[in-house]
Amino acid sequence: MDILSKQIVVLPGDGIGPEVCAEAVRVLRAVAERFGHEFQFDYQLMGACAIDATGSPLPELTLDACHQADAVLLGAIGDPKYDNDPTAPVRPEQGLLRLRKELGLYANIRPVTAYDQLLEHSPLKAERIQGTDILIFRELTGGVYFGEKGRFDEGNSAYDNCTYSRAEIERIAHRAFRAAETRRHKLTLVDKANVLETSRLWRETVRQLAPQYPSVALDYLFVDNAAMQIILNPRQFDVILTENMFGDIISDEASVIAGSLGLLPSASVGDGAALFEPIHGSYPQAKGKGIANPIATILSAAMLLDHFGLQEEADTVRNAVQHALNQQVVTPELNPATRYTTEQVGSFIAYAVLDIADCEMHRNNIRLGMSTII
Ligand SMILES: NC(=O)c1ccc[n+]([C@@H]2O[C@H](COP(=O)([O-])OP(=O)(O)OC[C@H]3O[C@@H](n4cnc5c(N)ncnc54)[C@H](O)[C@@H]3O)[C@@H](O)[C@H]2O)c1
Ligand SMILES: CC(C)[C@H](C(=O)O)[C@@H](O)C(=O)O
Ligand SMILES: [Mg+2]
Repeated sequence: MDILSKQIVVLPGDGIGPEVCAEAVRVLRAVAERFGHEFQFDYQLMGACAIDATGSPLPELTLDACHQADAVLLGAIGDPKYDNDPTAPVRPEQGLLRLRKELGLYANIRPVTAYDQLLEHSPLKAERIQGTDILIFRELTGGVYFGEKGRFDEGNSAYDNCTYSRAEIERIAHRAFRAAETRRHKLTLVDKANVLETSRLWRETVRQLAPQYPSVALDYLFVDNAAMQIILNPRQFDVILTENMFGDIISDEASVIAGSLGLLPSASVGDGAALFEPIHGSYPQAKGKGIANPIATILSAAMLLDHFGLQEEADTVRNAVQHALNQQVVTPELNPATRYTTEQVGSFIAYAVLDIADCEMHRNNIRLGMSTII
């Protein structure tokens, strides 16, 4: 077995970010212990906590550390004091967007899975969603998020420009086509080509690449229709490719299929660096309550292990998550009848990574109120 030594920058961020990150790090430590790897965790500031401490949502120290790391694990950023103040001169989200841009993370990959164990708690009909397995490729460093923006008319009108270049579309489209080749050979481009010029460029560019991937069936869907189809008939999708803002919206929507926003992980990759984060935000209402689901961040850590080429380790984490779902060791939004906390779910999964028997003993201890958290 190859022993790996890796430097991982951890950006816990704001709200529930530190809580869910702590559980993902716990699981990564269990992986290191079981497989003999050395993971070093370097904690840095980003988001509202960084503004409070330094005045900047992305301090240079943090950015430098991320550039040098083998991978970055992020919790979430965002704070109501900025959300409720549209005139705030600096915002936590600016730090995240700048980090994505500076690290060249143009492809954000968001898997969506319907878990058999959670079907009965889903608001959607089980027979419609069972077996859903979608991979969303969201473009992450272009589009309306990064276009010129501003006010005019004495502040009474505003604009956000949306720009895409052919090169920006091609580089993520190649990744999406390659992923479809290894899966069910279907790629759906989600756009608004009936209205937007940028969307027409997306269609034209992706259509021109299609002959390079003859085994992949390419189709197109307008985003409004896609938003409906994802809920109505999600099994029709294999790989979805889309631009920045559409990808943001349809992936939160698709989390209803899994059962919670707290279940969807993501990997952001591009020019070399790689960042792993749950797709959810800082869920400020839950901060400190122990109710945040850590599984999205733990599954993001599994994607980080994939990125390191540690397939067995990544599968071990995913199996441990499945074991937690089998045993209904989940946070209350998934099953109000269970009372497991963020920390208990995380430590159960960490124990399961080490040894299933250990995690069963741990669960009994939680039940008896004598939980020992590793
Ligand atoms: N990548 C990021 O860091 C990121 C992503 C989205 C939003 N944000 C920021 O987060 C803040 C809050 O935004 P929001 O309320 O729109 O979105 P949010 O994702 O924080 O929460 C939306 C809802 O999803 C559910 N949810 C989210 N995470 C969960 C978890 N781990 N477990 C269980 N349920 C969970 C809750 O019902 C919550 O009310 C804002 O400041 C926003 O800008 C950050
Ligand atoms: C916080 C915000 C800037 C971010 C985005 O829109 O990309 C978030 O919603 C996400 O999905 O990571
Ligand atoms: Mg989002």
